Amino acid sequence: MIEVEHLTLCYRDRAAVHALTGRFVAGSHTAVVGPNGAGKSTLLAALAGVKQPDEGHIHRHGAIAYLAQLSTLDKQFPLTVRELALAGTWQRRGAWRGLAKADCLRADAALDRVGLSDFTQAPISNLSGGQLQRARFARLIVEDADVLLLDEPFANVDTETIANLLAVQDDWHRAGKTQITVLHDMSQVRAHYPQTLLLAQSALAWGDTPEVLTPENLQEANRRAQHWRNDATWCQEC
Ligand SMILES: Nc1ncnc2c1ncn2[C@@H]1O[C@H](COP(=O)(O)OP(=O)(O)OP(=O)(O)O)[C@@H](O)[C@H]1O
Repeated sequence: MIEVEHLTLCYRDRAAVHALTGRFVAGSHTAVVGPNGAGKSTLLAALAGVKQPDEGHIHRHGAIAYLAQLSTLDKQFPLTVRELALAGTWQRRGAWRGLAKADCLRADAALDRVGLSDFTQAPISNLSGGQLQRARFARLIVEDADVLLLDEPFANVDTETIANLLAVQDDWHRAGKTQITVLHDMSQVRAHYPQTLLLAQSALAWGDTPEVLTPENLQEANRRAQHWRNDATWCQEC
């Protein structure tokens, strides 16, 4: 569970997120949506502890795993696919303690779940964008955290991979994990995410997805976006 209380996050003198209050309850599966520049990535970075609040508080319960945007990963880093998946064990055993056989078995099972069994020894530089995202999800499966924060996990990823990774998210949901996922595709959100936070610097609506993604709320988000970006267009439904 994660609770935010009057959370404000700034870059220099400008608030990216302003006075956000609410709760991601244990086991919830929430999409965070909003116009470009609405503060979605900034919020996730703060929930992960990477960015500190300028005002307000974040209360975290349980272990947290964070998947930043794919573009932040350096593919040239000398790692094999299995080593990337094994990075999910670091939290538990520390980076410098030896690997147990059980760790390797867990990593291989996770790579199998995301369809990468044939690539365990390959360097990550050999992977396509979709394969790399599958490997990063394998790392999350191995990490087995209580709360998962995912920033645009399906951006620039092929449709087969998206279907595979959505199924992994469904597994996590059934297992009772709390998931908070930044997304742009409203049809994906409606089909797979029971809860939605519609963010436009502050929360415009937060709750069950059908009640949040109404035409009125989406139009209001677009209207607010005009204040910070005159050319903001983010939702094809408006
Ligand atoms: N490192 C930074 N330094 C200064 N300003 C930043 C920085 N990162 C983000 N911002 C600004 O903060 C605001 C929120 O950005 P953020 O990336 O959180 O929005 P977003 O909703 O994730 O957008 P998008 O959908 O385009 O990814 C924007 O105005 C952005 O320009």
